[in-house]
Amino acid sequence: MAQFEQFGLDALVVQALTKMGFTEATPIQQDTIKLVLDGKDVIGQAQTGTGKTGAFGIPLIDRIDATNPIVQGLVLAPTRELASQVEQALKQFGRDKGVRTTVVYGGEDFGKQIRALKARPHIIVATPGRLMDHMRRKTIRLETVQTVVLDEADEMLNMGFIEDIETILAETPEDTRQTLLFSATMPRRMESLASKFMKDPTRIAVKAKEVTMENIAQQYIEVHEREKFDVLCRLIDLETPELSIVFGRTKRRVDELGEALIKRGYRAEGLHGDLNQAKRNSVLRKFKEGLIDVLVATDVAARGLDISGVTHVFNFDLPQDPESYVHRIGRTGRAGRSGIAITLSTKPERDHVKLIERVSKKRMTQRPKPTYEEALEGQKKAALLELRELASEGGQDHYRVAAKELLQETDAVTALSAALKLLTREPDQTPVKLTSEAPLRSKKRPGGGGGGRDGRRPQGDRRSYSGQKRRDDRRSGSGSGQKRSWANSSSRSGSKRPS
Ligand SMILES: Nc1ncnc2c1ncn2[C@@H]1O[C@H](COP(=O)(O)OP(=O)(O)OP(=O)(O)O)[C@@H](O)[C@H]1O
Ligand SMILES: [Mg+2]
Repeated sequence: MAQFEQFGLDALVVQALTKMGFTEATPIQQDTIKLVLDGKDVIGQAQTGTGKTGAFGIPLIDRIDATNPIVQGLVLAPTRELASQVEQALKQFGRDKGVRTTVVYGGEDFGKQIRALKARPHIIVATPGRLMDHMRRKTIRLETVQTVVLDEADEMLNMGFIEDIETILAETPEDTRQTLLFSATMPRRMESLASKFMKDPTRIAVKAKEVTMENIAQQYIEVHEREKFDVLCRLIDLETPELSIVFGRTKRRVDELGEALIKRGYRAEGLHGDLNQAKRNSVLRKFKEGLIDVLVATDVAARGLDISGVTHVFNFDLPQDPESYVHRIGRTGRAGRSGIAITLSTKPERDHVKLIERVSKKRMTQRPKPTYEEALEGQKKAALLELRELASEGGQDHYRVAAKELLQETDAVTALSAALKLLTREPDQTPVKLTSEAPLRSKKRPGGGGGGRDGRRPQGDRRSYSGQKRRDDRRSGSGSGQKRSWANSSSRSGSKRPS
């Protein structure tokens, strides 16, 4: 890894990075910073969680003339949450240099955004739909933009934003514009976008074999549809994640799963595009703060979100296509940490699992369904760990007399066993009913590597993933204004659920 100084970055940018704990560039940053500083067009592909935001964001900030109060940079992202997160990152990179950034996305008051735009930001981060609205209202003009970044470029194409993006790019200076495309997945269809809008782009790509991260353990369990929920609960009990994300196929599924988990005593909430803005903001904030520890979400949360402390990703339903799988599991195992991704699949979906493995060039390890006993064992272990930690910390003065009295009545092992039983959250078996989902239809995709749009087409009435609906999901929902945590993940052990 290289030090940031060696790129010839502005000292104030290096200073801001140091404050953020960024001392060395990650490999993708090492590969792209110089190119972007030199004004080159770049297509950057690197695995999830490896610092692509910095790879485009750091040189973008460096190139901004902070003394000139015009819009110089534009970053497009597919979801509101991601737009907001990217803007927060850019704000931090540019803080000491005095670079102003703002974010615009749908579902939020225009007035507020217009006021923010009046502060003359140097960089605008946006979701395509709302940016178009601002362009129509002439509250945003793009003729001074030097650099355009498409973060999660392939996803914006999947969502049907291509025409919007063409319109947006047409409003920026064609001759002088620098265009940057970033994503962990670069399906072949990206080429047409690249050849149409980029000037002799430099491609930085990962080897096909390394699309998913080594530090994410990938497992799958074959289940019947009707057992999925019990299996999920047992997995959570057994694995005791710090934070986890459960991906469901549809909004209804996410709603039902969230409610069912709460019924069983988990601190869970759902996130999808039909929730109003305020609700989505609060769900995500609570998850980041550890007030809830299971986030149940549609693919709206699959891309880009960087939440420290996510140790587990559960694919309750299989993703519609392999790219989505890569991004979903990438919500864990970020910035060098390790993570576990567990996928539930039904027998009719076997081909789908194979397809995912073929594209990600990585086999998932099959594991058996966890038993009640294993789930109980997991919870017991967690309770024991807490007890041990507490014992070593001291501070039980108020309890010592009572403990001594107890030991006169009963032997130590019995007393401690009772305390452990009290502390252990025994697996909850409250009956719950989920509407069943049809399995993904098996389909073969020639060649494997591409990830075509067709891969997304839903079957039956699972409309929420079809072109228009999917796009609506992203558009009507996301967005959050809170600061993401750049610090090392804070420990969230301790009480996991309300007792
Ligand atoms: N040079 C660095 N030093 C330390 N931490 C870093 C560095 N670069 C990035 N990070 C941290 O790594 C994490 C992941 O970064 P980022 O969100 O940019 O990943 P990404 O490659 O965009 O992933 P995804 O494909 O999921 O969008 C963030 O928490 C970020 O703060
Ligand atoms: Mg990213």
